[in-house]
Amino acid sequence: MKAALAFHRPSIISRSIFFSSSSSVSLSRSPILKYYPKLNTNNNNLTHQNQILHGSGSGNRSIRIMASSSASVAEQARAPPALPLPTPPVDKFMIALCQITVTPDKERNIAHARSKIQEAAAKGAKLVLLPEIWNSPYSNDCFPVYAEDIDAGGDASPSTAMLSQLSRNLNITIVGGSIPERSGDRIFNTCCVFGTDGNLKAKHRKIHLFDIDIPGKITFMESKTLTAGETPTIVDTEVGRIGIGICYDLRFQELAMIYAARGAHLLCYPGAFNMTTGPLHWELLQRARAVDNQLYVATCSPAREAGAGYVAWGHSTLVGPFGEVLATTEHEEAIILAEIDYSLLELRRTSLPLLKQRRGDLYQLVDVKRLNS
Ligand SMILES: NC(=O)CC(=O)C(=O)O
Repeated sequence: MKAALAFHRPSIISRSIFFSSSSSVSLSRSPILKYYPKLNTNNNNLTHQNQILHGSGSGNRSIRIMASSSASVAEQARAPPALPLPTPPVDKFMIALCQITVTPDKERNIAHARSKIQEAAAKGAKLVLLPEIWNSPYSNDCFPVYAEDIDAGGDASPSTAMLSQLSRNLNITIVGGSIPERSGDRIFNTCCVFGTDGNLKAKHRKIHLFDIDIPGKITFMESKTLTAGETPTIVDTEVGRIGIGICYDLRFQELAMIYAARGAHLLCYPGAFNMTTGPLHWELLQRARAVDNQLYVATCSPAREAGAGYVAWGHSTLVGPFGEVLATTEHEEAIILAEIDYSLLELRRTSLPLLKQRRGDLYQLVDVKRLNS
């Protein structure tokens, strides 16, 4: 494989793979996996042009990737092997993190988010990130009341209708924080990504629900009202390939590693950490995700409301691929504008070639969805 640290120019890469399972499917003879990465964002799954995947099927399989003559030990560390980093559609652009106040008045929240997105775009932002649960107070009592049917759209989802309209009118990409989503009798914590044409490019439902009990400090059980999403979400946008997580998803490094292996340039996490875990973990986790995976990480929190039932930590932040904090803020309402320079990805990965140095003979990350697609 041409080093994954180089930006990908279309080329066909061959790899031999063995699957070992209870049925012991051996793919040693004819199987050539040809990787030519292309994102299919319709179902949020990654697919490959020209991929011939033998022995696919569901169920638990232990996977062993045998080194072909050209495969290095490092490439075995991820199954399937990491995709080369795609050439980003832009080298540099401005991102805006809109740390906004959230009130019990949903109409006001939508109007307020609208004006802050407009302000960010007027200041040059090409990508705008909103906070977790920005149209509703963050509480199990409120989620069912404020939930919208995103798939029905229009009047059934005034929050996402506004995001779609603005992304088209302002010619920007919006990673729309999250809102409670109603789907049948279930409620999800969902982030919608809109492209510059106003189309919904991806929908991420929070995969890891925030169930926490620190006696005397904080107890919150999202699972009382919410259902967990089932799919990692990575999407090609006009400002690069973006992996999406929501708040608690930030704690699970495997998700970020899967996004990195799928060629993400940037990870976006709308989040609402709290006054107990925020000071301890919020920045630490973002910097860890960024430095481990050598990519950009952006987070966006609601502004802090001292009297709210759930008090958000704030501190929306952009971290660079060296784990460096590039821009951040305190807890008040703010628009954080910062430049993302994708040339740094290649620079950092060349200086510190972690991708080449992994020990696939000792450990392995398995991207279950990609392997089974
Ligand atoms: N609110 C969350 O989902 C996560 C959080 O506050 C934490 O992990 O701490």
